[in-house]
Amino acid sequence: MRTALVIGTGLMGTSAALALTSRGVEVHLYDHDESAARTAASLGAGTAGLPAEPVDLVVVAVPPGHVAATLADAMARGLGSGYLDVASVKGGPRRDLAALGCDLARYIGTHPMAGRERSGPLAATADLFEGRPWVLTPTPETDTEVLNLALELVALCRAVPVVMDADAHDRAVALVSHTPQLVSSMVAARLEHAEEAAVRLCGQGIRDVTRIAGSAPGMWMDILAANPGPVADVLADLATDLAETVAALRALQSADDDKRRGGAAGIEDILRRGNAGRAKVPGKHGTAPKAYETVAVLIGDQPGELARLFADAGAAGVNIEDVRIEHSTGQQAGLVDILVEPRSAPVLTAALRQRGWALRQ
Ligand SMILES: NC(=O)c1ccc[n+]([C@@H]2O[C@H](COP(=O)([O-])OP(=O)(O)OC[C@H]3O[C@@H](n4cnc5c(N)ncnc54)[C@H](O)[C@@H]3O)[C@@H](O)[C@H]2O)c1
Ligand SMILES: O=C(O)C(=O)C[C@]1(C(=O)O)C=C[C@@H](O)C=C1
Repeated sequence: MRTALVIGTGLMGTSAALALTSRGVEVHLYDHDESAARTAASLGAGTAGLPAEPVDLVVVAVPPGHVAATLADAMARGLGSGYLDVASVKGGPRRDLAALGCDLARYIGTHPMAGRERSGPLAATADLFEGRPWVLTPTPETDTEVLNLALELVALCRAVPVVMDADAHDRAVALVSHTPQLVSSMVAARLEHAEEAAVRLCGQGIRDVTRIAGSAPGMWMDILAANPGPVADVLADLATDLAETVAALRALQSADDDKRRGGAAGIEDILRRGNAGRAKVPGKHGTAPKAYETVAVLIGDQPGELARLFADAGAAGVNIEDVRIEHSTGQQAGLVDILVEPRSAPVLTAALRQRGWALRQ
């Protein structure tokens, strides 16, 4: 691929454009909000404005509800040789495009499973897609050249291609992305009118569960409106679990021993099923889930502390697999959980102790 046009230069479009530009592709940037395209260009993502000649690949990164019309317009103007979108829902946009009478051979629906709770070009990063699954939904109609262009885009962004049927994709993301967003929002919504004394106790657990509750409502309204059925199906199953859990907790309050035993069994069942489901979540770079060990280090809240800690881990020859940071409320300190391979944990613990770090058991 020599040239590309990115339409919609927000988080996704600008991140893809940054990756393509850094690998030598000439990228043009268009957004109906001119300032978004100019901002993306100023970040080094490409040149603002439509190309004078048709490009190899047009990447449409606008909200799901605008995808079909944007693609149809780009195709009618002959802006490129192949066309794809990156929207979080795949069945609807494809059907809308067909209804608009577009040439489906030149189009492939795609969805990078990477993102964050922030929008706009300023949140973009060139490495957003690295090691992440990127779903491609070719059909027998898809031109091989277009599929190859999509595969090249995925490779240039260093993501991992996954081929799926569009409707199967929509059911899958209802389970692993769209319902979790709603549940995160619902848990966070409980805090809106909570007492300050309760909110002050927030620890890492609620931070983990509510990170994506900070996402832009506009984008998620668009995603959920494009996939309501599959999301409602998953939420209905969750509602059954919720009702059973409430009943089990009520039974735990009972004076009757049998009822209390039944309640305890119900609670234990959901906790164990949760363990089993969590163990299925893939590890980094999409590998099979792996059990790491945690070395917990207390650090001072001052410049250079994290860098010094990581340098000491590096000097001990230990590869850090993952990191979590918990800021202790009301203290100028933080707790850093360093996740390492089990065989590296004793090596790291000894090395950090020797260098004077305060470790927490
Ligand atoms: N944010 C995520 O985590 C994530 C992850 C994977 C896929 N996606 C999908 O990527 C797409 C873009 O999401 P985002 O997070 O980059 O959103 P964003 O709000 O950061 O950017 C969207 C951009 O599209 C522009 N735009 C809207 N309508 C347009 C139109 N008709 N013509 C030209 N530009 C238009 C907006 O001005 C905005 O700059 C969505 O379809 C979303 O479902 C998002
Ligand atoms: O990590 C996050 O912030 C995300 O929510 C990213 C996430 C996801 O659910 O995994 C959200 C929506 C997209 O369509 C793809 C990725």
